[in-house]
Amino acid sequence: MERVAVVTGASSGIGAALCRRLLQEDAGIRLCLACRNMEKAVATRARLLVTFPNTQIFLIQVDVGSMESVLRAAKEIKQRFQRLDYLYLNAGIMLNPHIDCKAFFRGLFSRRAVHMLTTAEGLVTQEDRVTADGLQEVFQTNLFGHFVLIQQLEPLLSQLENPSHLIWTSSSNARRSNFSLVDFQHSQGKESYSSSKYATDLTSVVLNKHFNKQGLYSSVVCPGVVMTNMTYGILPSFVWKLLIPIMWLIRFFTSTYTMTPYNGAEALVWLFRQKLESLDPLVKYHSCISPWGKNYVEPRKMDLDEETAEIFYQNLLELERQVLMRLEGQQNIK
Ligand SMILES: NC(=O)C1=CN([C@@H]2O[C@H](COP(=O)(O)OP(=O)(O)OC[C@H]3O[C@@H](n4cnc5c(N)ncnc54)[C@H](OP(=O)(O)O)[C@@H]3O)[C@@H](O)[C@H]2O)C=CC1
Ligand SMILES: CC(C)=CCC[C@@H](C)[C@H]1CC[C@H]2C3=C(CC[C@]12C)[C@@]1(C)CCC(=O)C[C@@H]1CC3
Repeated sequence: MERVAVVTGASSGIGAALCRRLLQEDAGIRLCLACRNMEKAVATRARLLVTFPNTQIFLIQVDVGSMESVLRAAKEIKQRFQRLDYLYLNAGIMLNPHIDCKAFFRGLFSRRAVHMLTTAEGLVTQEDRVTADGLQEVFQTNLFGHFVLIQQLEPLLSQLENPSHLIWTSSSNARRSNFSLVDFQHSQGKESYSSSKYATDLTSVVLNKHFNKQGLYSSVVCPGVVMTNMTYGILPSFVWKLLIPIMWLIRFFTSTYTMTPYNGAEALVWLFRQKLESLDPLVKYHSCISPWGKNYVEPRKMDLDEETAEIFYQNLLELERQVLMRLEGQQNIK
């Protein structure tokens, strides 16, 4: 039977490279690119079709930062497919990033230099904003929109005879200290990206707890440090021109400077090949690369506890209920 895979944020970077690699793995796969910008989606599909002319590539328009769009996309996916084998929750943003130069130079000459250069801990701060749904944009895009999508697609995902795999693109920047159950949307802090990725890790753990028995499994991946639109947005282009050669050198000292979207997608593709029962719900699968350019995957235990994950899950369900009710109310007025 042909496998079905949906990839959010498939129009560029790691998502687009993942699509190409999934087609290399299994040319018979039914691939669905779930993208915000349809012009970019059409162009990405056209590029894939040049290499894989006989494949089925579907397009779905979705803005995971808009509740209405997520609900519409979920409806369309349910009309198009009877089941989903893989749902890659990859779309993500980092809004208005700033590098803290003082922290950078202090960190560079400390024992934590490698840690800083691989996780960006304390290095990148951001300014978030509120969406039309009244939520913090980074939280809604990176986590909550995807969470609602999963809930809406449950009939396609929770089929015991046909297990499904959720695969989240998390980050090495996910940090427990930047997440709080009291302010899980991170409206008060300056590291909304880190908080949203930690929230992703918690969500994956708790989804496994609740849904494994119904045939739904969830995993988290860290693609490493990859040069994409998101990373290029952190610094001006002339600074990147200076930094990129240094980063290729750093690759000899750390396995997580994967640099290209192809390499960054390694763990996402590796999970596509694995037996679901063999996976550990408490680890993050890291895309790594050897100094000689060989890709491999390293599982690393996550810094979280299942109790926090459960409380957070209940908060997400409550928020979903409230947002859906508000949306219904608005639609009745129209
Ligand atoms: N690059 C890196 O070093 C790392 C990246 N990641 C994660 O990898 C994932 C992919 O990012 P990356 O490839 O680097 O960056 P890109 O900016 O290249 O890709 C991000 C993708 O997400 C899409 N997207 C953004 N916002 C929305 C939205 N509201 N609705 C639907 N799609 C949206 C973008 O679409 P559009 O083209 O319309 O903007 C784009 O296709 C992200 O989750 C990111 O956090 C994790 C660790 C490291
Ligand atoms: C000397 C040198 C190589 C400087 C680069 C400094 C920074 C621009 C990078 C150091 C750590 C990097 C990093 C990311 C972006 C670029 C750095 C801040 C991410 C935040 C990109 C998105 C993620 O999800 C995690 C990355 C962690 C590391």
